[in-house]
Amino acid sequence: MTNLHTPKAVIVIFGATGDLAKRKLFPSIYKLYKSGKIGEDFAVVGLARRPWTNDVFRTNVKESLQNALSIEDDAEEFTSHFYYHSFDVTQAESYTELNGLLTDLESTYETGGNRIFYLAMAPEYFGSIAHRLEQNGLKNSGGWTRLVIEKPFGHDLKSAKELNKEIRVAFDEDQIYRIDHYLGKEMVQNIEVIRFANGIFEHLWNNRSISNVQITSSEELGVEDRARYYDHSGAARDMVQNHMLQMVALLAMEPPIKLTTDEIRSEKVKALRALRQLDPEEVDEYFVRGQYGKGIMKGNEVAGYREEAEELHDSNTETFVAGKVMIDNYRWAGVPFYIRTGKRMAEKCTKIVVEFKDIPMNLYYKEEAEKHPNLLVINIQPNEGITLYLNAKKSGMGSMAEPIQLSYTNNGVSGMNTPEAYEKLLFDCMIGDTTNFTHWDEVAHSWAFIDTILNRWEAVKADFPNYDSGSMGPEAANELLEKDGFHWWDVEKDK
Ligand SMILES: NC(=O)C1=CN([C@@H]2O[C@H](COP(=O)(O)OP(=O)(O)OC[C@H]3O[C@@H](n4cnc5c(N)ncnc54)[C@H](OP(=O)(O)O)[C@@H]3O)[C@@H](O)[C@H]2O)C=CC1
Ligand SMILES: O=C1O[C@H](COP(=O)(O)O)[C@@H](O)[C@H](O)[C@H]1O
Repeated sequence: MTNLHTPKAVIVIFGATGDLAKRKLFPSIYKLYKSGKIGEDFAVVGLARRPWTNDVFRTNVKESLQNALSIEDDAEEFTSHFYYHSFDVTQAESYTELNGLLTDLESTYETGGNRIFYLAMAPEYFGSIAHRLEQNGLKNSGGWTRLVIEKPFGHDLKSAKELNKEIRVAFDEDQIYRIDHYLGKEMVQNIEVIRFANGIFEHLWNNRSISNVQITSSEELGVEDRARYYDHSGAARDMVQNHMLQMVALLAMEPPIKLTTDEIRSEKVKALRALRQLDPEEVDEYFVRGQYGKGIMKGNEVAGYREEAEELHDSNTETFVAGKVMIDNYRWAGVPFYIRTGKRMAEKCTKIVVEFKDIPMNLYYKEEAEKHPNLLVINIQPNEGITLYLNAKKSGMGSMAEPIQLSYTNNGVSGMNTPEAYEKLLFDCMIGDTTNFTHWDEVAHSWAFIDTILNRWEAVKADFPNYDSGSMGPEAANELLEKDGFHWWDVEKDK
């Protein structure tokens, strides 16, 4: 069913035989198709070096849908929109041929010259692909052209600046869509709404009422088959520079004056600018790194990071980071934002806990009993929802209190929501909405913050492994909070 308001475009996927395309992009495009968000006037061109035909590519796309979703009898119809072009991004002549193919498809599918170039490839190619697209006239299609870039955006601030410069020669900032898939997650998008649509929270959302904020994104998976990428990256670059700091920015930003892309971004940038830059000698006081050793996960013994691949046997790469992030502005002075992320942890769970300050005297708990502070828990995944922890009277005689929970579960979305996140972001890109993509200024501030930590860690070898697979990370991550008088709240998915 084609509807006049559905966006139309040719989506060109660089790296279409890879893991990301198969696991996330194809299922997301299918869901957009099924929900009628895109109609029949679209085509997908998959590019990679291996010599596949359209048929092999379409079979691969169907398999990816079968793995990720339950597909219906329209799979044939859907995959008929997919075309494969064997392509080496380093060869200049490939681009001229590609332009010819795109022009033909534009006339078949009447997509008006709208083109999305989605770079689902290793980042070392990003700059040269952008340049060649420009040089070979692929942007002169008579419609809009947009460049979607996967993470990592650079390896540090210096390389990120170089990459940005290369891309900006060919594309304007408003044509560049830097994906951070956490910004497509339902409950991450909900942070702003929970904060700014509820007077009861917004009035308390400051250092007068909040004692600390905790953001945990724990994973059960280990490095899997990504050793080559991951060992050059580590958890700080892979998760903290982007996803974790984006969540910090959304929690800390001031209310935007309007819900426009520029206003929201400008508030996020201000929050990131206020991150306390650490001196190298302060890094160990604020940040903890870890690497998983062997351990037991769901009753099975699993290998340590260094045993996962030959090239990792003496690796000094961190698979875990915990840190205390301070935001030096009027609203947040003195409130630590603790972040924690790692691989091979006890449970797959992303959760934000906002801990409110205790009242000065609590008459309703026995002296020896632990008082329960008010907590606002935002469950990002796998369950989605919010829980507010309050204290209420214990039923029966007396006036003692006990903690109770008010919970809201978002039943609309089930299971892990990554494909859902990509689906939303891909659609945003098709309609030209860059709000949930990261602007260069956000990337630059995040790298500036992370660089100091990484430089320190590169200079001092760690004593790894220092946490067991299946645990919640090294003991030092607990001590980080204990020395401030706090502790990590449980992140079990059902709490
Ligand atoms: N996988 C994931 O879950 C995530 C990935 N990302 C990012 O997405 C990007 C892609 O990751 P992923 O899919 O895992 O990587 P893969 O290694 O699985 O895929 C790489 C793709 O690039 C193609 N390729 C490599 N060299 C060339 C070349 N010279 N010319 C044309 N094609 C080439 C490969 O195909 P062929 O060999 O046939 O040429 C393959 O299709 C990376 O930037 C990664 O950091 C980000 C978040 C999550
Ligand atoms: O970007 C990345 O994110 C995933 C975690 O994403 P999630 O949506 O499953 O929480 C992580 O496994 C990967 O290492 C990293 O590159």
